Amino acid sequence: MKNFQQILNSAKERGPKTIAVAVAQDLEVLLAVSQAKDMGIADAILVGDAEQIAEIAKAINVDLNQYQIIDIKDIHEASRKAVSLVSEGKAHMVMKGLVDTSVVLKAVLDPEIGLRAGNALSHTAVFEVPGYDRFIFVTDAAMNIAPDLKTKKQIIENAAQVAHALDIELPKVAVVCAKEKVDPKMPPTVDAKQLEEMNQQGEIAGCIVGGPFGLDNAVSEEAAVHKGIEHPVAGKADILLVPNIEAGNVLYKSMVFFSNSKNAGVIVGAKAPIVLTSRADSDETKLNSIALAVLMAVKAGK
Ligand SMILES: CCCC(=O)OP(=O)(O)O
Repeated sequence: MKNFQQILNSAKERGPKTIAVAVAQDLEVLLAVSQAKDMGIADAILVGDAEQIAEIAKAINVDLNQYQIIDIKDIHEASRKAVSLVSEGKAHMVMKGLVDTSVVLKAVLDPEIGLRAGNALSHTAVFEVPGYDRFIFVTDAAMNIAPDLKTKKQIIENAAQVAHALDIELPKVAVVCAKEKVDPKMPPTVDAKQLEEMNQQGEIAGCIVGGPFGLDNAVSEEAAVHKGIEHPVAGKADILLVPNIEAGNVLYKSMVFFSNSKNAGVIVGAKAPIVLTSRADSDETKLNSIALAVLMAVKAGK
């Protein structure tokens, strides 16, 4: 798949799945959920402040009779309830509503009700960028603060899983740093080379990993040629692994606010996909993310 229209079409064919929305009292969230419902992509259980949900739904003409609503005003409790619905098998995926990422993730990671599967959880964002003939994946913009080498390996594997769900069989992963040469004073460049070697030795499968790359020579073949970089990933990267959450979050929000990209985001590595965008993202982004999570759930056989 190469664009969100294809993802939406495919999710329509393979859905619907049920989403448990944590803190659902948000206009963009309710718009996205109702569009997903109308398109046959997903049904939803809305967890949050029922009065506020009703007020917003009225303003945007969303018929709430189609949804189960669970009235919980406290955002921590609402997040825990949404996660429990998935672990109890009553919903297939969680969606972050009007709540801090850290609050939802705390519920997801709770050993009693949580969805942790064993490996690291990580965020993968998918961008459809005008002028590019492929999706660009960015990881991790939302969850892992300063991942070590082992966690970076798992973040790559998680992002590759998202690419596989979109029928990209052997995604090219660029480990993005501030320069394209290994420099012991810049530890992310050392990790990048190690990740490339781990991939060559078969320790990271299902993708081709290269690094270190600068962002320019990861995504632009012209820039790679200009700098004399020859590598199967150079200029052709699908997945951009960034060194830390600051780089990831700034790259994510730069693409959202400075370009005409379309995007989606999910947390991967848990027992079920978690739809996770910025609170400030549009209803279109939230709908794209629901569709992406549906494809992830289908791929995992959920
Ligand atoms: C994927 C971005 C996560 C994020 O930054 O969320 P908020 O903007 O809601 O904090």
